[in-house]
Amino acid sequence: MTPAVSIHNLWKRFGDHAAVAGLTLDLPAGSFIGLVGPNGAGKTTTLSMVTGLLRPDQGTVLVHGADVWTDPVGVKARIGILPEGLRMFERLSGRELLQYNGRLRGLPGAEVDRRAEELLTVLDLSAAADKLVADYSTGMRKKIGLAAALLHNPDVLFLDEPFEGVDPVSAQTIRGVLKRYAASGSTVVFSSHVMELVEQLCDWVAVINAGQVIAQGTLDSVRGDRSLHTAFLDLIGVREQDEQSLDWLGEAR
Ligand SMILES: Nc1ncnc2c1ncn2[C@@H]1O[C@H](COP(=O)(O)OP(=O)(O)OP(=O)(O)O)[C@@H](O)[C@H]1O
Repeated sequence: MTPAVSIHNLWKRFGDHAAVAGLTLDLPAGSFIGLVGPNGAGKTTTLSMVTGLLRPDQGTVLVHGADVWTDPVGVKARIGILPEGLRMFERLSGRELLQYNGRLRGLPGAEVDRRAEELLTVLDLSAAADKLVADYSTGMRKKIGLAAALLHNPDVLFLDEPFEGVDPVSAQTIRGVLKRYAASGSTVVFSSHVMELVEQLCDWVAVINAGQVIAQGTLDSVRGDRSLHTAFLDLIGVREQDEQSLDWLGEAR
């Protein structure tokens, strides 16, 4: 079976530092995939290169067999992205943003309107549909970003920290939409620090550390008989804190 995403020997250096250092990974199609790793592991840099937002120094990325850098238009038609930082057209309303995205994707106007209204309803954004995106809260921004990423019904959806700064109610809504999307046989790839969430949602996991993959496979094969949280700490090798350090903290002033 062709993997949904095939990453081979990917490299990105910033000055002397290799943020991504020969990363190789095949992501199975039709899976709900979690990318986990400590701060600075290279998850965002990897996702940026995989989605065509950042040019790699070296390596190849194929999405359903098409090369991200030699066939960018073909690949971008098949993927949806919710990037970190969420740069959006702030002076458009949520509804206008979806309409604009849909037209850019080449969808007929009536179809864009139909899909946009459905997404606004399901993501609980109907009441805010005519408000400017600039005035949206963090959770609302994630939800409108997700709607924009799903509008053209992509084969693979990439999400960088989709639940960061999102309240439990919005998180539940986002989870429901992602589960429904994944149940249709599409592929979801998302990065997160929240192991419990990855355990709940994902059937396949890759652990990234220092720009490389240190574990990958089904959720059960990566965590074994431990929780994913414990497996993650074991894999990363958490450093014990020096007893002497911070000895002033909490002392009588
Ligand atoms: N534009 C940049 N210029 C210089 N260094 C960068 C740049 N982008 C990322 N880095 C560095 O590359 C490394 C990987 O960063 P990246 O954001 O990919 O990690 P991450 O796994 O997404 O981290 P986090 O979980 O904290 O979001 C870090 O050391 C970071 O400082």
